[in-house]
Amino acid sequence: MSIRLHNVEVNAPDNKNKKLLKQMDITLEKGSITLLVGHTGSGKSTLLQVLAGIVEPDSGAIYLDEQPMWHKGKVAPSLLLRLGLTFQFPEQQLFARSVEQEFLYSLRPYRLSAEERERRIRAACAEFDPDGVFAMERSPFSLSGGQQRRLALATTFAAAPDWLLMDEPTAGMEAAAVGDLLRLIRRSERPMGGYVIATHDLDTFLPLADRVIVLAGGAVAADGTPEAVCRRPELLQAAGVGLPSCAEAAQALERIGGIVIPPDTLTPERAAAAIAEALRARTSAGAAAQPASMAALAGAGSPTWAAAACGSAALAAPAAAAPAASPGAANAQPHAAAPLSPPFEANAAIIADMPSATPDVFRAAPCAEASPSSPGPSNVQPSAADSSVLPRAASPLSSAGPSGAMPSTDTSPKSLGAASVQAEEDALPPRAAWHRVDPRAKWMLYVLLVIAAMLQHHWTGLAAAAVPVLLGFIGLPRMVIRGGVKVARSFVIFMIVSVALAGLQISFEPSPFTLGFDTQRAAETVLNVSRLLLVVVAGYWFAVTTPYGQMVQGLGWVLKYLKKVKIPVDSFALAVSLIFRFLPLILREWQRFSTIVRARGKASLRPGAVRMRDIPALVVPLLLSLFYKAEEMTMAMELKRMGGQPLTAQKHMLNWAKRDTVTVLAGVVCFILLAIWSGR
Ligand SMILES: Nc1ncnc2c1ncn2[C@@H]1O[C@H](COP(=O)(O)OP(=O)(O)OP(=O)(O)O)[C@@H](O)[C@H]1O
Repeated sequence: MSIRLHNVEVNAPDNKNKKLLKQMDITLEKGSITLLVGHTGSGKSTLLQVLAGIVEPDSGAIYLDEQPMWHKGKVAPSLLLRLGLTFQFPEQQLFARSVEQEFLYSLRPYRLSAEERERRIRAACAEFDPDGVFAMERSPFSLSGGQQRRLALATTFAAAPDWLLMDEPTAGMEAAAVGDLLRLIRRSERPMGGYVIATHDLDTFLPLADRVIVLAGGAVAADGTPEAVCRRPELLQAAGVGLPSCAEAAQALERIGGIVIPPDTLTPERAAAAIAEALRARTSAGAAAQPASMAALAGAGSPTWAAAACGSAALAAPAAAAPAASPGAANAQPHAAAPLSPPFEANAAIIADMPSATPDVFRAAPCAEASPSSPGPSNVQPSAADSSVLPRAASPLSSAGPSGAMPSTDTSPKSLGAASVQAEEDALPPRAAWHRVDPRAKWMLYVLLVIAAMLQHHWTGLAAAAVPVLLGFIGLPRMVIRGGVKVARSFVIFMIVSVALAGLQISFEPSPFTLGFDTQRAAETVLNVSRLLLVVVAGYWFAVTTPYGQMVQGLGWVLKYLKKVKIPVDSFALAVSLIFRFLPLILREWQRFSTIVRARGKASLRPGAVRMRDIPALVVPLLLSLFYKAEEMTMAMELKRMGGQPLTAQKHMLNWAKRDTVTVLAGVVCFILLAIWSGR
C-alpha cells in the first residue's frame, strides 16, 4: 500500500497567496520509514497533516493505495482507519477525562471486541509505560509533558494503523523513552504501510530511516537515502537542518586530524569502524602524523566515541607524515592536499543531479562507492557493512516508480537560501487595514455603531445599521470571516429557540389546553434578537481586528476619564478585554477539537466540523484552555504592572493618525444618519 501525492499544494488558511506546501510529488512505498526534516516552519507538520487526511490540498491530489483520499471535502472513514497521526504537542491530541478514556476514544472506530481492546491497551502500556504511571482512571492532564507524549504515542500505536505519521515524536522525551520508541519501530512489522516521522532529531532517526525528505519553504529540497543526504551537508545546512553529530564529527576529524572518513557513517559504531579502518590504512602506508592528529583531536573536544575509536591505533602510528602511497590509503589524505578524496568526488557528482533525478539515483550512490573502478578503498563507505550494522526493511525506494520522482526544483544552497528568505517574507501575517487603525478610534466606531443599531425599531433601520458593520469585514482573511459565520450560525440557533418560545401561546382554558403562536410577538423578538446579533458581529469584528494589548490600552484610554472621578475602571477594562479575547480562543479550541475528532475519532467530517456526540467531551478541554489562558493573562497583567505603571496609563504606545480621525468621523456620520432614520 502506498501513499502518493500528486502536485499537492496547500495555501495558508488566512492568505491564499502564501503557499505552505508547493508542488509536492512524492510516493511513500509500503514498508518504508521516511523522515521529514527541515527548518522550523518548512512545512513538515503541514505535510504530515495532508498525509493523515486532516488537511485537504488546495490543488493536486493525494492517493492511498491509488484511491483518491478526498471526496467532496471529506475522507472516507475506511481510509482514515489506516492512518494514525501523533501531533507535535501531546496536548494537541489528549482531551479525555482519564487515561482509559483516551485509549477507548482511539480504539472505538476500529470496533474491536472487548478482549482485543483490553489486549491492545495492555500491550501499549507495556511498551510505553515502563514506570506504571498510566493508571487507567488518572487524568491525562495530571501527567508530565514527557508522560503525555508517551500516552499519545501509546494510544496511536494501540490502534495499529497501517501508516504511523509522527510529528516530533521524541520532543520532550528522556533518552530511555526514545530508546523504547526506536526499539518498537525497528521491531514492528508493517506489511501494509510504514512510518513517516517529522523530526529535528537527526541523530536518533537517520540510522533508522530508509528515506529522508528535506523540506525548505514548503517544497522538497532534497530526497534520498540518509547516507546520500549526509553526503551533501551543504544542502542540509542551506535548508537550515544542521548535520547529525556523526557527520559533524567526520568534518572535525578531517579538519583537525586530517583523517577523512565518509560523512554518512550514521551511527557511532559505524563512524568508529571507519576511523579505525582509516587509521589502519594510514599506519600500513607508513604515515607518521597520527600522534599529533590524535592530540589535536582530543584537544578540540571531539566526541568521545571518535577519540576512543582512534585509541590504540593512534598510539601505534609512526611519528612522521608520509604521502598516501597505496591506493588503499587514498582516504587518509589530508584535506589540504586533496579537498575531496576520489570516492567523495564521485558521490558529489552523482548527488549533484539529485534535484532532477529519481530516487534511483540515491540507491545508486552507495554502489558507486564500492565500484571496482573506483580508485578509493571499499571501506570508505561500506554499503555492505551498512546493512549488517543496522538491519532494516528492504528499501521502499527500490521499487519507486516515476511517481516517486522529485520535483525539478533548484536546490543549490544559494537558491535554498533565497527560498528560505522568501518563505520568511511569505510568513509575515497579512496586515488588514483595520490593524493599523488606532484602537481608540475603533472603540469609538464600535460604540457609535452599536448604539445606532440599538436605536432601530424597524427592519429597514436595522438593515441600514448592518451595512457599515458588514463593510468592516471587507479585506479580512477568509478564515476570520468563516469564524464570524460560525459565531453567527450558533447565534441563529439561539434566535430560533428564543423566537419559538416568545411566540408560543399555551392556554389552559378551555380544558385541557390549546396551543397557539403569536406571530406579532415572535416578530418583535426576531427584531430584538437581530439587534443583539448585530452587536455580537460588531464585537467579533473588533476582537479580530485589534491585537489584545492594543484593545486593553484603547479601552483604558476610553475609561480613563471615568477614573478621574474615582471610578475603578481597571478591572472593568480587564474584564471586557478578556471577554473579547476569549472569542477567538473558543474558535481556536473548536478547530483543535475538530482535528482530534477527524484524526483520532476517524470521523468523515469537513475541516472545522465536530460531531454532535463529541460536543460533551469538548466542554472539559475548552474550559481547561480558558482557565490556562486566563491564568497566563493574569500573570502577564501582573508583570506589566510590576513597573508601577497601570494598564490604563499606556497611552504613549498609541499613535493617533489622520486615518483614525477619518474613521471616527465616518462613525459619527453613520451614527447621525441612523439616529435620524430611527426617529422617522
Ligand atoms: N493555520 C495557519 N495559518 C497560517 N499559516 C500557517 C498555519 N499553519 C501553519 N502555517 C505556516 O505554515 C508554515 C509551515 O508550518 P508547519 O507547522 O508545517 O512547519 P514545520 O516545518 O512543522 O515547523 P516546526 O518544525 O516548527 O514544527 C509556517 O510558516 C507556519 O507559520
